[in-house]
Amino acid sequence: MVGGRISRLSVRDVRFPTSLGGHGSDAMHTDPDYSAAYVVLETDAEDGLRGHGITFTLGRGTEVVVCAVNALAHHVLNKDLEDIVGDFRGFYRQLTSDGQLRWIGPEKGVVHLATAAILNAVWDLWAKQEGKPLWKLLVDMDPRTLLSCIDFRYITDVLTEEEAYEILQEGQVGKKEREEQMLTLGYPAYTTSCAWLGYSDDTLKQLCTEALKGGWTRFKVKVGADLQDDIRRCRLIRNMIGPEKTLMMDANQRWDVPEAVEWMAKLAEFKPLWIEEPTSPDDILGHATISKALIPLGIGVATGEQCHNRVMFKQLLQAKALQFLQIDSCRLGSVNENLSVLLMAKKFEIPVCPHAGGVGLCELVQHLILFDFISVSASLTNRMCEYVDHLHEHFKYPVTIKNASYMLPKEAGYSTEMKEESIKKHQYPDGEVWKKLLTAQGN
Ligand SMILES: C[C@H](O)[C@@H](O)CC(=O)C(=O)O
Ligand SMILES: [Mg+2]
Repeated sequence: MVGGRISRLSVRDVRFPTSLGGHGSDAMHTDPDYSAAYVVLETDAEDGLRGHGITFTLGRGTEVVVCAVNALAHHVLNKDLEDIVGDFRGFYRQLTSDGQLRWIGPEKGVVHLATAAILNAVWDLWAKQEGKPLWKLLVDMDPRTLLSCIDFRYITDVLTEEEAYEILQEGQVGKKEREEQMLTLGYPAYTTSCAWLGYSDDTLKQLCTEALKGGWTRFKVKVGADLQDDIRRCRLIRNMIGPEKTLMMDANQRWDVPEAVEWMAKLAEFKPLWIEEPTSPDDILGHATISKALIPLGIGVATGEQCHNRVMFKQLLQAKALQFLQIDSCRLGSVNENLSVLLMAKKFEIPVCPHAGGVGLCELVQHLILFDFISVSASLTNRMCEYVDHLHEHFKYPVTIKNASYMLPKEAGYSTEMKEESIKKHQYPDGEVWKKLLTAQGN
């Protein structure tokens, strides 16, 4: 089924001026322009299929990721897709171990974001050639083949390939029923769209009212910049949603460790399920300290959207530093590395609640969490996938939300393809949208 030689890789810098409306804003990223380095792979197979991959960025710096994609392109050009996916672990390692580029990673930062963009496109192409949505490609894959996509280097001290195989074998039991359950009910979601930090109280109230009407029962609010503001906003949202619905808080790395504990003690009255990214994403022991201190308050720690790689996740799990694990489809090295993290989370019995605050992240990560439920975790306890209500109209196959749940994507691929018209308009700096904005700003 799989065929064709990769004959062309193109990458574009696509930006949406979300900062103008405060969409996506938080205590550290006050003016994000949701953006993507957008990769398209073409092959010489005469099936007309192309692979689309994105990695999420915040505006400035997307041009750097674009450069990194171009620097990695030689690894994929002129390769047969069959050879790539036939030894996906080897190919993954080739990309992440480039003897020179590795120096500016390794497996982190810009080169890793670029790796994700390329590999997301490869997975999209593979799923399209198989005629399946990505989640289904993964769910139907024989466990040994699935494991052959994962690089276990650096994690065998906590998860060997054999242990991973046993997890996947266990996951075969009841798989069909769980797939049917997802088909009917979808995967539970929570919304972050009501309470970005840059939104006024009036906007927050209006969006929260609409979300409640739309059946949402789980909400995330941004905190961390000003305690009095946080108290006011959390009170407002808790009063609106009532005591039974779920509230999460997200500080986006704003605090020192003791500050995080003190601040959260003051917000505990609003009964958050978790505090997300309370401190530096690299501070594993700091997260462990915060987790321990917040247990008596009934607040968990969530993190992962800026966790560079599987090694960091391994240590977060080993150190009991998180109670909710947030995979990100573009931060890690695509599906391959996310699979290893899902399997480690299963071993440590930590629920996975993916990050999706960004352009395209909902579209991508829905596939991973569906696979997780159907083939790995087999549980919905304490699990939900983030949803943000922005920019879906730019995708050819946008997510479908019903009753606050992600419905199964049915089209073949990884749902990564953007509409050409949207790309043309939002390409930076020459697209119509940016030409106007830059001219208005006198640039
Ligand atoms: C800058 C992004 O919008 C970030 O605030 C997203 C995030 O933290 C989340 O969705 O969680
Ligand atoms: Mg977050």
